[in-house]
Amino acid sequence: MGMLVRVVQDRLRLLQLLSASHAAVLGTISVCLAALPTLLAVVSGWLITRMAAGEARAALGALAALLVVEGIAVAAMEAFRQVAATRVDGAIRRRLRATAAASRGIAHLEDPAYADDLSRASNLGGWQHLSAGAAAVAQVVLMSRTTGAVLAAGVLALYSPLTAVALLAAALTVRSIVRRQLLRLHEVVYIQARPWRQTDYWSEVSAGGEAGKEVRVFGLAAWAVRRRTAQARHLASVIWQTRREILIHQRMAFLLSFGAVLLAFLLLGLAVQQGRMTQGDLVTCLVASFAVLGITAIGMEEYEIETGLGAVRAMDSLAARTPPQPVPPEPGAGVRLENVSFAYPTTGKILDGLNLRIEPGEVLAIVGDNGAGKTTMIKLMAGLYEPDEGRVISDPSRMAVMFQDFNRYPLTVADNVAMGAPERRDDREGIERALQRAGWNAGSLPHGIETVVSREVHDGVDLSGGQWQRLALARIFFAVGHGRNLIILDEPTAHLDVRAEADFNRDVVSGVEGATIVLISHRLSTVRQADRIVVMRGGSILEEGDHDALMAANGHYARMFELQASRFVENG
Ligand SMILES: Nc1ncnc2c1ncn2[C@@H]1O[C@H](COP(=O)(O)OP(=O)(O)OP(=O)(O)O)[C@@H](O)[C@H]1O
Repeated sequence: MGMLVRVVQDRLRLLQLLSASHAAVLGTISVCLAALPTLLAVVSGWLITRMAAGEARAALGALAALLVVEGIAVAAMEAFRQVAATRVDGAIRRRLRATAAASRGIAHLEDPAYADDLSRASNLGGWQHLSAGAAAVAQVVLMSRTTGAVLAAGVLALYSPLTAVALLAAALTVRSIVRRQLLRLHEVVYIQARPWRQTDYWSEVSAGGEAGKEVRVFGLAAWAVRRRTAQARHLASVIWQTRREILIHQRMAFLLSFGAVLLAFLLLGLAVQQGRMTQGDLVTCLVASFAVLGITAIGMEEYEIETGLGAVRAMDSLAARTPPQPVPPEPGAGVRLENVSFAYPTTGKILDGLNLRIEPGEVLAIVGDNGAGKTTMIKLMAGLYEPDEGRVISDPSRMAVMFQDFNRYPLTVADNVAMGAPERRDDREGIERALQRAGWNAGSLPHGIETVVSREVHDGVDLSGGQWQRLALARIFFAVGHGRNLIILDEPTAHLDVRAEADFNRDVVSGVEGATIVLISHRLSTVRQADRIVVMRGGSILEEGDHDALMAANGHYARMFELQASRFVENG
């Protein structure tokens, strides 16, 4: 009983995905298509009777009209089901994007189960057929076909109840066999979401531009293609094996419908022979019989429904999982981390009982070995993750953060800068000023700051690592120019040449008035002028103080500094 309720709820849910106007159009065509087989059966019988009487013109006209209407209705349904399905899928895609972007945090985006659901829900109409739109339309078609078959069986029953019952029972049994097999196929396809994503990755590596350089240098291309092909073959072979088994099972379905048709012919032929049925009635019954058997083709619609429901369920699960919004931070250009501990789902503690207070207007540098947790800490400050213990007090809406892997937008230089305050894109002067401050020289570019910085665009150019970094810095300056006053920079000078690094120290570390600056760098020359330097190790703070104090303390920082300085001395 509970199962039936669930099925009905699911099916209603699908119908609700359709817009009211599309549902009305589909409904109208469906009613036509449901009534037509029965009308055709009745009119065909009438035609035979009238032909025997020598006056068949009206019946012939009626039959021709019905055939024309049927042709139009079938064509309309074919065209319209595409339109309606695409509209539903488009709306779902929009909702998915909104759901994924709804939270400030990013923890959910890194969860493989979330990615599985996302690929199931957004594989709309892809080759795996997880299309909620197609499922919604299939539900309407299913109702139409079922009604058509029941009506036809009703007409048949008026003449030969036994034939009607036998055919309906056979048709329903065949349908359920086909459906069961197709649902097995769906299960196989559904659990393959994650392995197919990995296959996509190897496609991208072997054909994509980003990974292309390394792939060629190490001669990986052929290897990546082989790996992708092997994985795809393996996955597809499971699907083909299931398809083969389905075909074998469908032999039974074929035999059953064949037997049912034979029985119907026998019963109807007997009735004619015994004079219980006219030739006209016989034709009506035969046409109605085929209409009843038409229900066997419904298995395909059930498959579309079930696969599409997979997409809807994945979408519901995404909506239900919408991650908790990070606790709203307290305002102010300072930051406080109080006893903060944090672990990624797959790691041990990355931050361990961390306490740090950054005062408004302070320039704070964070240094430490690789993997010490520096980037993780600023991600928490920016509200991208929530701490497992303790609390982070900061105001992400005041922040301008430059991550190590900052975004490289395939847009113009100007637009790349404007992303720091996209609502102020029209501030051309501000953009120029920010670029100037970042030491950017667009003179050599074909269209100046209107040059698109992407190799994939005609007339576009790519930039050097240092030029990209300056562009990202200009974005930060533009954001600061429009009111953000908590600047967080993760390795901002990694790609800069010596002169640019010196400019950076002058313009950013000492030169941004009234802003709080948090600076992560392995280049100790970059952090030297900071008001305070925090040395991190193993997720907590090992030392802190200004450069002179840390040197005097002769601890980890002093050793790191001397190591770097001695390299410069040795290199002359
Ligand atoms: N999204 C993630 N999921 C799981 N583990 C992660 C994730 N990001 C970072 N880590 C792990 O957290 C640890 C700290 O990384 P983090 O990037 O914070 O270090 P870092 O101090 O900035 O290092 P570096 O100086 O190399 O940039 C590393 O061991 C890393 O493997």
